[in-house]
Amino acid sequence: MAHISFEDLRISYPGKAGPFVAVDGFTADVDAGEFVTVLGPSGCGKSSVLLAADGLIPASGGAIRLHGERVTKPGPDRAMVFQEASLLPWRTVVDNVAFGLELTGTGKAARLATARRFVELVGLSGREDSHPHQLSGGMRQRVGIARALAMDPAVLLMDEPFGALDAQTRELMAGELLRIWDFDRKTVLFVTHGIDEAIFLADRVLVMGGSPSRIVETMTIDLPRPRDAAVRASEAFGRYRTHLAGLLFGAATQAPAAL
Ligand SMILES: Nc1ncnc2c1ncn2[C@@H]1O[C@H](COP(=O)(O)OP(=O)(O)OP(=O)(O)O)[C@@H](O)[C@H]1O
Repeated sequence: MAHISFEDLRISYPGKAGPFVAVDGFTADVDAGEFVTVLGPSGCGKSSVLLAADGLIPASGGAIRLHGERVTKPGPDRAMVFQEASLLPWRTVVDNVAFGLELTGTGKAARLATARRFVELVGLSGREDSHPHQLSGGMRQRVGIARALAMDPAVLLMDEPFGALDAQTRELMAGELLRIWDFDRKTVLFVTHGIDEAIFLADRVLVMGGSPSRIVETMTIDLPRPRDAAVRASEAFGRYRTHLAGLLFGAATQAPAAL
């Protein structure tokens, strides 16, 4: 059984002239431990699909199932990472990471021990007692990722988590994310506008397009892991890039500059 299945998903929003259907007929299965990226032009509904998978917005048609159970609300089996980490400014790094565990009633010693482990995993050892304003954008995102992982969710939902970072840090973070993911290979659904990022991370890329939007192509990324600079520079990577760029610029309803 697929870990997450999207069955003919429709997402609509109320509008002045009646409901606006953003996504329709979105159908996909994601296997346990699979890293799937969702790529598409701005406004095509990538975030909507992710929010619905988290149970934060309802499906207005079709269904999303997690291990066969219909998703109707958020749950501890899923954790979301957004573009901005939204850390609590008055809390230290370790206390931010421990925050979710506090909500689940985990005792203080256990949550601090878990938080420290994940702070180390995301490469922030030595910064446990820093406050968010003392960190770079990339470091803040690492804290956000550690906070999500500390909850030990079965599924990680990531909405452009590196979108606010400069190109170099973004590449670095993609490599870091794969290193972290490799520890226990959670199921990941990762939304991005970035073609290279989508290829570099994924087992499969779901390309969205159309209006209302749906999956216009599913592309299996047959590149070796661990992924590194050599993989990124390979001919095969270049072929995936060329194909996806053609597909996106063809499928985009907006100017390529908006991608
Ligand atoms: N709360 C809302 N109310 C009305 N329309 C919405 C709402 N949220 C999203 N939309 C519309 O739904 C469509 C899909 O939006 P969504 O944010 O899911 O796209 P996206 O692909 O994630 O975009 P981006 O890459 O720019 O973040 C857009 O046309 C957007 O204007």
